[in-house]
Formats: sequence, C-alpha cells, structure tokens
Amino acid sequence: MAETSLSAEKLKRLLLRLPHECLGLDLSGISSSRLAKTVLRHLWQLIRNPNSAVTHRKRAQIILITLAFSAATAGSGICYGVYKLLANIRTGAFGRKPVMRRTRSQVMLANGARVMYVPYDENADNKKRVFIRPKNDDRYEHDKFLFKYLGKNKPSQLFYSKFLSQLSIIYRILVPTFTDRNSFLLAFQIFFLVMRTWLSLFVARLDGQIVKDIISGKGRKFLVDLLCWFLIAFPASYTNSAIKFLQRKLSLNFRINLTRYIHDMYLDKRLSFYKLAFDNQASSSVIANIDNSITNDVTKFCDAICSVFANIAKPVIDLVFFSVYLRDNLGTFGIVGIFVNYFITGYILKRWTPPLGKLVSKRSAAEGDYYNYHLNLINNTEEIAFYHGTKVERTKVNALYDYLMEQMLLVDRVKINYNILEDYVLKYTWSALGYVFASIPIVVTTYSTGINNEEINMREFIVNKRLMLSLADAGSRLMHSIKDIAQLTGYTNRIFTLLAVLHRVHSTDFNYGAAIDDLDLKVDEDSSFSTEAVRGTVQKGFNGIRFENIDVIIPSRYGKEGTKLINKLRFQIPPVPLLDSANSDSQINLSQKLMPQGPGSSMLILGPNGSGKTSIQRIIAEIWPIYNKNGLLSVPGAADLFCVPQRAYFIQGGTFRDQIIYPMSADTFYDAGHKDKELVHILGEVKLDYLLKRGKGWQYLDAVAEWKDVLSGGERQRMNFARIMFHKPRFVVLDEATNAISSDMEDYLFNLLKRYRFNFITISQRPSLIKYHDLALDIEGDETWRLQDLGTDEAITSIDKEIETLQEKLENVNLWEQERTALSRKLAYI
Ligand SMILES: Nc1ncnc2c1ncn2[C@@H]1O[C@H](COP(=O)(O)OP(=O)(O)OP(=O)(O)O)[C@@H](O)[C@H]1O
Repeated sequence: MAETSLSAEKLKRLLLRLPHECLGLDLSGISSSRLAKTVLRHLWQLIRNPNSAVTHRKRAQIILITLAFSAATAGSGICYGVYKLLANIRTGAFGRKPVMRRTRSQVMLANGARVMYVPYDENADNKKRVFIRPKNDDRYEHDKFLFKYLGKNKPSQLFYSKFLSQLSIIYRILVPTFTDRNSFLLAFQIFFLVMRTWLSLFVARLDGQIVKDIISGKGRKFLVDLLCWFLIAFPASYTNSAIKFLQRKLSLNFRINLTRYIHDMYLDKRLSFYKLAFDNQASSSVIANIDNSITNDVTKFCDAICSVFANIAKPVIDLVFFSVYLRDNLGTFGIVGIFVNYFITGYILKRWTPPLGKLVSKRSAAEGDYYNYHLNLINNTEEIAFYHGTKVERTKVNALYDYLMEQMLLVDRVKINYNILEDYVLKYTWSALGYVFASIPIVVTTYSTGINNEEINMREFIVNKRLMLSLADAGSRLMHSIKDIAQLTGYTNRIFTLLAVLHRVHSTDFNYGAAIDDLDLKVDEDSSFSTEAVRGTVQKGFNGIRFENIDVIIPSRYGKEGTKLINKLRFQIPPVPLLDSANSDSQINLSQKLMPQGPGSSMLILGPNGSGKTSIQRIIAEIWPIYNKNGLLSVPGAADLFCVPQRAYFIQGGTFRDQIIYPMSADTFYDAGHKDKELVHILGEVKLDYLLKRGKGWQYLDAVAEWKDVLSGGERQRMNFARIMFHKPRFVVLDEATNAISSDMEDYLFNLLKRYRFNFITISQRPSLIKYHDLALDIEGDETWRLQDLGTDEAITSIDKEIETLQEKLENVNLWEQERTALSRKLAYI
C-alpha cells in the first residue's frame, strides 16, 4: 500500500516537473481552474518572444499546432452533429417516419433549374438532393470562339505551348469562377500541402533531436521529445489524408463540371448527337467512339490533372521550404550544387521521355473500338445469329482485342527503359549525392575548427540527411511527373478535340463538314460574297409543311456540290394553308386543335430505294441542311410536328407507359395532369389493349422491359400510332410506318388518322396506299419528281388506266384456269 502511494507521489512529481523541463513553465501553486489558461498563455508567449529558448519555442509550436488541429476537427464534428440533429428535428425524422411518398424523382423549378432526389444507400428513404443549374446558353456562344480560334493567332512561337493553351481553356470549365467551390478546394489543397511540408520540417528536426538525446543518454529529454513526436503525428496524419481526400474530391467535381458541360451541348435541341456524324473530324477516334470519350476519357483526364497537380505542387513546395532551410545548414554552394544536379537530371530525363501522350491517346482509342464492337454485338445479336455470322464477328473482335493488347503493351514496353534510367538516376545517384552534400558542413566545421563534436555532428547529419532525402524525394517526384505530364497531354488533346467538335456542331452556323476552301462560294447570283455553305431558309411556325425550290443534297464536305438526290423540290401540305393560325398556339386544348380544321390533308411519297424519300423527312425535321440559297422550308412549331422514323425507337429500361408517351417524360406526363386512363383508351384505339391484359389491372403500364425485343415488328409500328394519338400533333410524317402491319390493320390505322383529321405525309414503296392520300409525290430518280393531285382528272385517268389493265388481266382468267387443270392432270400421272 505504502509502495503504491510512493510511486503515485513519484509520478505526480514527474508530471509537475515535466512542464518545467519541457517548456520552462512552473505550475506549482496554480489552481486547476486556471491551469489551461496559464499553459496556453505561456505557450503563446514562448512563440512570440524572440528571446525564449529555441527548444522550448519549437515544442510550444508543436503543441499549439496539434491543439489547433484537434480543436478544428472536433469543432467541425460538433457543428455537423448539431446541424444533423436540427435537420432531423425539423423534418420530424425522430420517432415517426414521414407518410408522404415521393412518386417522382425530379422537380423543375421556375428558373429552369432541376432538383433531383437520388437514393444513396439500400434504404430507399435516404435520398440525396442534387441541384442542377439551368443551362447558360450565352456561355456556350462565348466559349465557341475560344475553341474555334485556339492556335490561330499565336502571340509568339517561342512561348506558345499547345498543351498549356488547351489546358487554360478547359480550366475555365473545371473552375468557372474565382468564387467557385473548386477554387476553395484548390486553396485548401495548397494550404494542406504547405502544412505537410512544414510538419515534415518539424519531424526532421525532432528526429535529429531524438537521436542526439539517445546518444548523449538524456533519458528524460528523450521521453519529452518522444511525447512531442506522438503529438505531432496527429496533425501529420490528418494532413496526409486531407490531401488525398481533397485530390479525389476535386477530381470528382471536375468530372461533374466537364460532363455537364458536354451533356448540355451534346443533348439539346440543336441535335448535336446526330449532326456529329457530318463533322469533318467525325472519323477521328474521339468522335467515332464518343461514348468512350464522354465516359472514360473525361474520367481519366480529371484523375490525371488532379494527380499531376498534387505531384507537382507537393515537390515544388517541398523544394522551396527544404532548400531555404538547408541553405542555412549546407550553405549556398551546397544548395546550388543540388539544383544544378536537378536541372541536369531533368534535362536528361526529358530527352529520354517516350512519346507517352500519343501512345496513351492511341490506347484510349483502341479501348473505345473494342468496347464499341461489343456494344454493336449486343445490339444485333438476333441478326448475327440468323446470318450465322459468329465466325466473322469473332475474328473481328479478336483482331480488335489483339490491337488493344498491343497498344497497352507498347505503353508499358516504352516505359521499361525509361523506368530503368529514372530509377538509376533518381534513387541511387541522387541519394549518393545527398550523402555528399549532407556531409559537407560537418567536414568543413571539423576541418576549420579542429573539433569533432560527435553528438552535435550526429544531430546535424541526421537532420541534413533527412532533409536531403526529402529533397531528393521531392525532386524525384517532380521528375516522375514529367511522365505524368506527357500522359496528361494525350488526355487533354482528346478532351479538347471532343469539346472543339461539339462546339462546332452545336453552333447555329454548322456547315455539315463542308470544306469551305474547296467550294466555289464566291460565285453568286447577286455577286455578294459569302463563306457560308448552308444558305437555305427555314421558316418556323407555319401552318403546314412547304418545300420551295429545295435541292435535296446528301451532306458532305463538298457542300452544295455534293450528290443531289432531288432537284428543286416544291410541294405544300395542305395545298391551301389553314387560315386558323391561332390554333397553332400550343396553349389551346389538344382536342380543340383537332376539331374544326376541315379534313386532314395527306401526301404519299413514292419512289425507288435510295431515291431520297427519307431525306425529305430529314429536311423537314431540320437534321439535314438546305444548301441552295433560294430553297425555303416552312414547317410548323415543334409541338405540331411528329416524325415517325423507319425503325421504331424504344427508350432503354423504361416502363410501357414511357414507351407510349415518348418523347415526353413520365414526370412531365404527371405534371401536365395526364392520366393512365388516356393511355388505356389510346391502346384500345390502336388495338394494342390486349397487351395490358398481361398484367393485373393497368399494372402492365409500369412494367419495365427491353421493349424493342419484347414487342413484335407490327406491334412496334402500332406503338408509333399510339404515340401519334397521345401527342396529337397536327402534322405527322410517317416513314414506312406500316410495312410490317397486316393490310386490314393498315387500312384501320390510316382511317384512324383520317378520322382524327391529322395532316400526314407517308413515305412508302407501296402504290396501294394511294387510296388514303390526297396528293402523291413520285420521286422518279435522276433528281426528277412529279406531284399529282389524286382528286384531279389526271389522277382519275391514271386510276382508270390501272382499272383497265386489271380488267384485261381478269379476261385471261379462264385461259389460266384451263392451263392449271392441264398441269394438275400431268402431275397426277407422275
Ligand atoms: N448519312 C449519310 N451519308 C451518306 N449518304 C447518305 C446518308 N444518309 C443517306 N444517304 C444516301 O442518300 C440516299 C437516299 O437515302 P434515303 O434514306 O433518303 O433513301 P430512301 O429513298 O428513303 O430509300 P429507302 O426506300 O430504301 O428507304 C441513299 O443513297 C443513301 O445511301
């Protein structure tokens, strides 16, 4: 018992003496309530006072830094805890669960911003709120010129770097404003990087101090310094993980900014995703595999730029700090020696760096090709199976895979030699030189004073060696980043190409890849000079569809000199424009829109394969240009026009409802007050209501499937009619929309269109459809065409002629029947 109280007494005395020996602070007679205040004030004075002992000041700094970090961490933790608590109290998350069930995932705000709720764990109630700002069109108009003119007006060849210019433009997307959160994250990262270097300096000094304590056998001092070591380890480890976290967070934020920027241009009403195929860089691997570019290249670029930043910033800060500190220890000569060594090494390594940028870009392209081919296989499995095309596909896919492997190996192979050189120079030569430089001050002091104080020399050597090694490490990281920069150049180039092409295609004056220099654009009827390749006019909001002298030309680099399919096409639907233009207002009731229009007008476009029938639809949908200057296209507003493509499209992973209302989203469907009842009625109209019986009640509307595979060819085409019935556009263009449908159903569907008084243009190969149309446009090939009014004398005569030929054929029926009986008789003998 007495022994225990004795050791407790000893420990108490040791603890009381510790502040005195460690910090020169006498705590005897200080009451426990004033203890913390006294210690803090003493620490602050030690740092402020230039006359305080160096060891005491260092310890005071370490303790204060540790305390500040711990306080900041604890403070932010407490704040977050209180915030969560208040948020839970406000939303009433305690005790009872909210009864409201969210049926939609996103809400559109009045300013065009979108708020989405994304579930983030298995518990479906935990949703993250994602806020998407409205698209800023002015920004794209402004940025377009940055991409267009890059490199065209180089200020000077000497200082021009394509990589840095590209990066500076992309940087504006990554960090749009000075007050952006990414700026703060960058500032934080730099702060932690400086902090890390500062802490490394402390650790280096402490290291030397501990070794000195051990060699001189000062046990108590050793214990105190060891305590400091453990204390400094807190902020040191916190700093390292903070740097890593910030690097990751920045990379993700950059990716979000860049991806949204790309999506906004790629998927908007200017239909860049379609027009990309006509750009003059469409065959480049970046655009040909744009899916890979948007998903993989963007991710790799963001990771690369963040890691290059950290890999360069870290060693640069280290180099500055360590060299300032080392200058005091090694002298100017030593520091200059170190830096000369760096420059020589840097030069040698730069000369031997393989062209990694190009190789990495090639590897990315090969990855894209391979991935894309697999996608193509998945999308066409049935067709390939019918053709027995497995062998050809396997050969192709293997070839692509082999090429990908070759590219991957090539990158690694060229890295081998470089890595050998890098390791030899950076790991071994530099460490050897480090020992030389670290020993310089000791040798010089011993030589000049003739005294060899081993303890002090040991401490000096340990500190210098540690710093030298850190400096060498910083330098080598800087040199390693030469390789990373080379890779980043490749990714930057790919991302820049992607953005530049997107800007070009997204622009209102996109010329469909016409090479202006090749075109004789200066020659013009009114001799006015113009460099535009696309010079037709489009009039929107017209109460019909009108073609006025339009040359249908396949878009190509030859512009208006390209292959012409139809010459000066002219027609109008309805032939006399509807006077009631007020009805085109999308505000009015949809059923009203269809009512008192007079019968819907219709036109049938006939012609051989490849004559340009679908191309007319492409011009109506404004996805193909009108090249000739006197060509005028008049079309109704987007809400009044519905183009049905040859192959019906079905949205991936959507419900049956999503397919009927396409291109409307389910959210808009409910927002606009639509009801499932309407859809059931429409399905009945197009005779698809039997599909609903596959689920209980109307549950089938919520069924999710690969609808393009589930529905048969005819069903898919009837779904197109359901879409027309749902959207009720005033004008419909149907491209071979009934070729998989039985003739009785075809008859029913065309009568349905007529009953609802739609105005429609049908593209077909089958003259039998004439009976449902008022006009017939016959594309005869060789750029010629003929428009026939099916109610005119000419049309009636042609129909009469058709009847005459049929009657002539009928007269031969008796003869053919006799021939058939004779043949059957012969067959009976055999
Ligand atoms: N993106 C394109 N690039 C190059 N040529 C094209 C492109 N799209 C269509 N063409 C060509 O334009 C011509 C007309 O095509 P279009 O699709 O208009 O024919 P169509 O009359 O509808 O034929 P079909 O009855 O077979 O559907 C075809 O020779 C086709 O090869």
